[in-house]
Amino acid sequence: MDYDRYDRIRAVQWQGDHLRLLDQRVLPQEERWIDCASATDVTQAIKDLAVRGAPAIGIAAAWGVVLAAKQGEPLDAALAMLRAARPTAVNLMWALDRMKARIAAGADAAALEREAQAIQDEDLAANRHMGELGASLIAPHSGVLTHCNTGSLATAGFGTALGVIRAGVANGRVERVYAGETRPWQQGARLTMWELVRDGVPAKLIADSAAAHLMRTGEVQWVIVGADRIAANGDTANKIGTYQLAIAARHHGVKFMVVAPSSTVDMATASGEDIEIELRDPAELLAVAGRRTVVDGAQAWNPVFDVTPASLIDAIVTEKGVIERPSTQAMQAMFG
Ligand SMILES: CSC[C@H](O)[C@@H](O)C(=O)COP(=O)(O)O
Repeated sequence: MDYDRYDRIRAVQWQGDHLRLLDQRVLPQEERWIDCASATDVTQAIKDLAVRGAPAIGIAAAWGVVLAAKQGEPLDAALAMLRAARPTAVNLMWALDRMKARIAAGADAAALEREAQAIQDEDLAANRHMGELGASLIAPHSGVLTHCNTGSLATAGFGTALGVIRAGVANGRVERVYAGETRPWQQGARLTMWELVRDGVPAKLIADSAAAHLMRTGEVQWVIVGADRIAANGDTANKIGTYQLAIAARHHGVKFMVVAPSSTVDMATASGEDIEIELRDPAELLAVAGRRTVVDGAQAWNPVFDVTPASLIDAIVTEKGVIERPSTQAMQAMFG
């Protein structure tokens, strides 16, 4: 596959003594880079969503540990601070546990740098492999709907669900691409559309509330999404709105695919019931682009993830392989 055409964005860049992040809060209006010089800077960037997407925040956190090591900061404190930055995406904890194991084994700053680079490189390789695995499930001339942003911005590069879509477009299986806006933070409208337009992939944005109607038209055969945490029974936490897409997909006979690296699989969490769902500031709902749109005095509830039960998922694609109709047994066989 011609990866170069579809794989040009690197949003997390290690510079030897600091971490450069493409600031996702201001895309697509502005391509602004921010420099993180410490673990505290990286923690703040994760909390503020300057860097976001489950694999990308794990990678950024690993580099945060490297910065702490280079500056002689207490590493336990840096690990704890980074771990608390966001609760739902398990890639964050997974990457920090990997760094912690290297620290426990006596790694110095140079060895930690190599570990962070390995985490980043492995994610890119996983995405490319998942792209091919996922695309092979899609029949030629299909239409797909995706949610949130799961592309190069959310990962080391290429993307998870968006990687499957890129591979599917490249090999001619995917003919129509739709992206939901993903209210309230607009990852689909602001970020996924930016990536697809840069790639020259003809894609259409839809309002989140247009999804069931789109499925009814017969234009899409697959909903393809990423994941922030996949429990041991296959229940999957992903961006808020994913669950209702899965329900609508089942009703319309549209297939539902989850694409994530194995670093998103959390075999220590038995089911979706046990996944902590991040609640963010209601202000994200009460304003659009920083401008208040709701009457003063109104309140809001802003959970930013939901859990799709395994029973609504047709395929979970990781770099280790594909699980169709996920179950605890199938998950255990692949990840146990
Ligand atoms: C490949 S990232 C995993 C998810 O699918 C992702 O899109 C997502 O939900 C990220 O949430 P975010 O709140 O933007 O960090």
